[in-house]
Amino acid sequence: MKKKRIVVKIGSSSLTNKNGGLCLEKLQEHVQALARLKALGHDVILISSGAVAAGFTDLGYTSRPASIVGKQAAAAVGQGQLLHAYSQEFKKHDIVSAQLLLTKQNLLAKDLYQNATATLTELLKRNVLPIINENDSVSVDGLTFGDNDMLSALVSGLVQAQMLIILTDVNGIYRDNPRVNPEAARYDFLAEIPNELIKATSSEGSSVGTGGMKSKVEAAQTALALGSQVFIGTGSGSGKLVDIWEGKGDGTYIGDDPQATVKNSKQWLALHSMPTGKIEVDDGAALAISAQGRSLLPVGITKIGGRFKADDVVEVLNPAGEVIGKGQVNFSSEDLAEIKGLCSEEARVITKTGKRQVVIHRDQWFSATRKEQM
Ligand SMILES: Nc1ncnc2c1ncn2[C@@H]1O[C@H](COP(=O)(O)OP(=O)(O)O)[C@@H](O)[C@H]1O
Ligand SMILES: N[C@@H](CCC(=O)OP(=O)(O)O)C(=O)O
Repeated sequence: MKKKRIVVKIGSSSLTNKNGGLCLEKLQEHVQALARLKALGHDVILISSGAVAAGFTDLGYTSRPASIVGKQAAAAVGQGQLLHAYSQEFKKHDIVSAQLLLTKQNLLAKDLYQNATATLTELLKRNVLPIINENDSVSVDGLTFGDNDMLSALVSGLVQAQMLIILTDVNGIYRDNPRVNPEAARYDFLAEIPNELIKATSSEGSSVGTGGMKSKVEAAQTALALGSQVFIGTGSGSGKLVDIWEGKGDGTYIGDDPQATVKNSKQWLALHSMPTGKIEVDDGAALAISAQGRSLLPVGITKIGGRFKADDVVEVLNPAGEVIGKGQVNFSSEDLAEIKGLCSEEARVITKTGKRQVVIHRDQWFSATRKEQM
């Protein structure tokens, strides 16, 4: 049997008691289920919420804080307790666990993204079970994952997981919020997540969760595009994750098996990198890079916007001003200004290099308009 990678996301709603605090019995059951899944011989990565839930009482709050600063302080108190509980429980199953706290900023730069990937890969190689959460206490407003659903999808892509299992307090995606409309029917299987479904799904969640079903459906769309099959639902007992993995889970399965994976460098470009400038191209260049899989050459460039360095990421726009993709540039904005619109021969004279004058190589390009790429 070939070893597979499985990412399991456990939301606050599946880790808490009636008062919103951390429920140790639930955590113990999850660990038993994770241990049984890992015993099948697969790599298992856990994305766990629960830091705020674990910390708010010791901080003096009577209920889960609503303010950002309150949540950040509660997470600072609770994350240590959460990880202590997990590592103690995993030890009982002879599993070494590790903590990774991520923020969006940790993945913005390519070297940081590669570093996180390398650390995760090394942990998995050494048979460790990584436990990931957002680093809530230092996350900056506007640059947070917000809920752990999207974080779990991004991690699934990063480790090229076969399956992302999102455990929550409801047994799947319903056509309407089942708390509001108990008659709503469930989707047992979805081949894909259309944008209309995301729009139609409510972000109303449990009293402790963030994002409701909407953020899960959005995360499922991303994970699917990155090559992971997805399950959203619930379960009980130590066999629940093995059951889900074997297709017998109580919830919604999304995507057929197996999905085409996306290279990590493309994932970084598409989902993490922050463009620092813009390049406008003519129709011929737009067609070449977005539909014909070619690299971008100086001759097709009509306009340069912003200041950027070589290796920065820029947005590329067509003559109508629409963003057609993002790419890592080989020239700074100053150098590019000197060769824009020139054919390669002319550009070579100016840059005084013998090399082909490629502005964005097709391997460093992500097309926003070619669906099959993502
Ligand atoms: N269409 C829907 N199908 C299923 N659940 C939904 C739907 N719309 C909203 N929900 C709500 O989403 C909640 C789960 O989201 P959330 O509380 O954020 O969980 P978690 O803490 O596990 O991330 C469910 O309790 C349910 O009330
Ligand atoms: N990172 C936060 C969890 C954020 C959140 O509420 O996520 P979720 O319960 O997955 O919707 C924590 O550890 O408490």
